Amino acid sequence: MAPIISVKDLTKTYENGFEALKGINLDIEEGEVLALLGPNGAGKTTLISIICGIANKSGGSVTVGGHDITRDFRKARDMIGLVPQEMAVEVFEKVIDTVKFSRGLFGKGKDPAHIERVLRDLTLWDKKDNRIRELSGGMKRRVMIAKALSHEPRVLFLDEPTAGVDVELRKEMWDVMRELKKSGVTIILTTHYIEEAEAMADRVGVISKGELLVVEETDSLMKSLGKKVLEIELDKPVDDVPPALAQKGVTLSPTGKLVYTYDTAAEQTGITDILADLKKAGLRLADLSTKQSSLEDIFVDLVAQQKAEEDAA
Ligand SMILES: Nc1ncnc2c1ncn2[C@@H]1O[C@H](COP(=O)(O)OP(=O)(O)OP(=O)(O)O)[C@@H](O)[C@H]1O
Repeated sequence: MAPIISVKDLTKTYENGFEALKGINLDIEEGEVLALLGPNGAGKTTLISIICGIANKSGGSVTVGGHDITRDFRKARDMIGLVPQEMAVEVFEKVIDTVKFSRGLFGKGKDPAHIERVLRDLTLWDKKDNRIRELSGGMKRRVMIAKALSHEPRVLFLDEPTAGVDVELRKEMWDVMRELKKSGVTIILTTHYIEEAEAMADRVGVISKGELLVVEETDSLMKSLGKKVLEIELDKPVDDVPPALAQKGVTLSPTGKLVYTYDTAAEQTGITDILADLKKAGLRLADLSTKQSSLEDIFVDLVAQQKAEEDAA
């Protein structure tokens, strides 16, 4: 099946000369949930703004449902719903009116049954006559989604849907996205949170400095990213790592702790062996801690890996 969105060699240079996208290639399949993961300033918003027709591209091409976003803008845009990062709602307006208005902006005829379905799916039907300022933060976010779905798009973009919200509301938004996926809509979300990508996405794309470093099935990406660091504090610091431990990749930190990086997805982490080797070497533990490699570490790894591959080629 042809991809619902196809991005080819897409570049964006802002007027001040800043190169925000450096040749992005990406195909998005109908019905999938794709998470675009990346640090601040990576180019995520720029990418989705171009696909949604809010920003102009500098080079390359984008099609949505086979329609070129430049030549066939109207048709391409009609297929897309966008939930932007910032709340853009008229607080004095009634929920149902603002959703109907959004549909009207796309030149679509009235369809009360569709509006009702969208509001019911988002559990907003009871609130349809409330003014937006009377709603909770979670409900306001759902109104934004209802507006984006008002004209029956086949693709929904969510730009950082859970930035700055508490854990409970994040989970609520995840449930909403899962329900939307069931209805067959293709979802592209941007996020800083690995857990969000892991919980929601069929595939994850990692963007850094305007480049798409990798696009992969979430499970396999998490396997390659899922590293943890074990730090072992000894009751008496050592000058050298005992050979049996050094062989297993244990190193010494500047503060005299033994450090071991392991793959959380591996069948065996090797930690049991390391603890046994410590005992054999006559070393005693004072403390143990583990930490998950951060998003930043992962990007560093990915960039280093990419560079090594380029050098080898
Ligand atoms: N209008 C503009 N003019 C010049 N540079 C811009 C403009 N808009 C964005 N940029 C720059 O382009 C880069 C990518 O920005 P973008 O907003 O796409 O990143 P992002 O990945 O969405 O980041 P965040 O996670 O912080 O939202 C940033 O360095 C940003 O400063």
